Amino acid sequence: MAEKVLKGIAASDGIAIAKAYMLVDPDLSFEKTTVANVDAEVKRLHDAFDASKAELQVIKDKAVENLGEEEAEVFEAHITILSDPEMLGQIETKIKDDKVNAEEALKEVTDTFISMFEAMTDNAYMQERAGDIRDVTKRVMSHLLGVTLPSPALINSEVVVVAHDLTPSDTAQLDRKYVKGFITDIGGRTSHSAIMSRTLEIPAVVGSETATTDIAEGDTIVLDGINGSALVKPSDAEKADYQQKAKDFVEQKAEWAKLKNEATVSKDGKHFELASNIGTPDDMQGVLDAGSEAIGLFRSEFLYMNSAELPDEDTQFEAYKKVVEGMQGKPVIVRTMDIGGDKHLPYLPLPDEMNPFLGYRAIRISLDRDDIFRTQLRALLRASHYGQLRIMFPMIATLDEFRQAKHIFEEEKAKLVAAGTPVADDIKLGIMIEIPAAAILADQFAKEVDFFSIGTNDLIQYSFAADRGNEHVSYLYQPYNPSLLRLIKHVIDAAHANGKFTGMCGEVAGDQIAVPLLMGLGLDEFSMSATSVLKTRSLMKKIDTTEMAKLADKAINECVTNEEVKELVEKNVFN
Ligand SMILES: C=C(OP(=O)(O)O)C(=O)O
Ligand SMILES: [Mg+2]
Repeated sequence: MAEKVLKGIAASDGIAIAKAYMLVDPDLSFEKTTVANVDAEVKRLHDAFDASKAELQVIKDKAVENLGEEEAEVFEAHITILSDPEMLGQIETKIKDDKVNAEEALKEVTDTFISMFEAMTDNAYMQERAGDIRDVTKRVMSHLLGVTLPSPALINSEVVVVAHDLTPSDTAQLDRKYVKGFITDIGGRTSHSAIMSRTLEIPAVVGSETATTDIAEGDTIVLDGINGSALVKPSDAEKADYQQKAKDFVEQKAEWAKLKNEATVSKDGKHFELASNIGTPDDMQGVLDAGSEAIGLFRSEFLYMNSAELPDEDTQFEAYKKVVEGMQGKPVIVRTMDIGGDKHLPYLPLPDEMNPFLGYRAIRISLDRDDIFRTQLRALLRASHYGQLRIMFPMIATLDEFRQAKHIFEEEKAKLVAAGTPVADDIKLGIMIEIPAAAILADQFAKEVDFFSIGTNDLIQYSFAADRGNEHVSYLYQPYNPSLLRLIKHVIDAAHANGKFTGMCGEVAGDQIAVPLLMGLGLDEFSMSATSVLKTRSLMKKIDTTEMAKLADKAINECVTNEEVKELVEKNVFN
């Protein structure tokens, strides 16, 4: 029997068996002491600086090799800080004048630098430097205290990463060659690191609550991303059992792969558009490998997040063009920047907010900072010439917001056309339905927009008032609850009554229990992680839409709970 079994939220399919790599900061606390031998203390400081620099150089080289020059830039910045004689000199002086230990002198001096830079609230560059100094201080402190700081870029054998939380940028730095899976204490199925794990095809369990306390460095872990559990130090029999399950999973995937070039048609001959979600042009290969019929959501904010500064028009144009061209005439829906909530840009400091998910986010930022918005729209307009581009706006709550966004779009389009720049004339403009106010008013929106795309990750969060990243309220992630199904039906019907189409790009679009119901409700387009496309095509081919329309009607009008709907589908579709 395994020493421990952890339960969490299944975030990304697949099974991983490997040693644990603790991506957890060690205890860096220390006592302030008076030192008698000042020279020895200064030497200790210099040694810690030298060791940190040497370590960063290794990390940087490795990061260049595995992740690319751009991802490695941050380590170069850290080396530069450590090479600055000003900071080192001040710490040295403090040791000599105050006769304090190197740890205390380091802390006092770097705290001063950090507060000074952080106070420059109108200078994003300096604010970012404050973060760098904090990171560098941690590293030097770890050397003074003789403890090891985790360096994920240095991982060079197969591991399961164990962390309290992973930010989207932490996740982006994981090297798929070695990171076979990850498990976190916090997070939900639709938090952005979970979404990224699916794109990267890394099995993941989130929201386990105790992974970082129950697992130790080097423990063997069996991670089951299909059911959301992890075995710590499994027995040989358990390991063998999971090796078999992993093999079955690979075989199942090979079976689905045969459907790559088939059309997505239900048993009774109805076609549905089966699309993929992407974060960057690098995700295109997965989209093509899965035989996706469209890109239903390009989360363009990842272009901004993977950049050290606001990406300029040409950089964005190249990225959009690559994706649009790569799809060879198939539709590509690019969502304009959705920053805020759990997604941040170091160079665009956002106000401190009590409720970031209810705050300054997405279209709200774009309409406020129309300089950023116009640059993005121009890049998109220019890319529209190379394929079938559609644009949608995130977090629309009111018609007025859509009208303002559309007006800015029309202005930029007119300018480009006047300048003789080729621009497609049939760009569809849609909105994400992720705020209940917009869902309820869908009949009015449908007269003005070209399409809807339902973002269930946020629509569920806002309908149930339950933070999508908070594992303590994850029971309120109720994708089959009749209240949500009624909202979805209302949106689809409103679109159809006005000759428009409705897609879905939230995680529910690839949920195997929800898919049959959504087919019954007449959803036109399903967009999901590329890794779910073939599995969903396989399911859709077995479904009769007339039967499903009746089942959806029953779910909406006769069932009252999430569980009842789930059982109804299991009994009628999967028995
Ligand atoms: C697709 C969605 O957008 P995101 O997950 O990026 O917020 C959603 O909210 O469902
Ligand atoms: Mg959303």
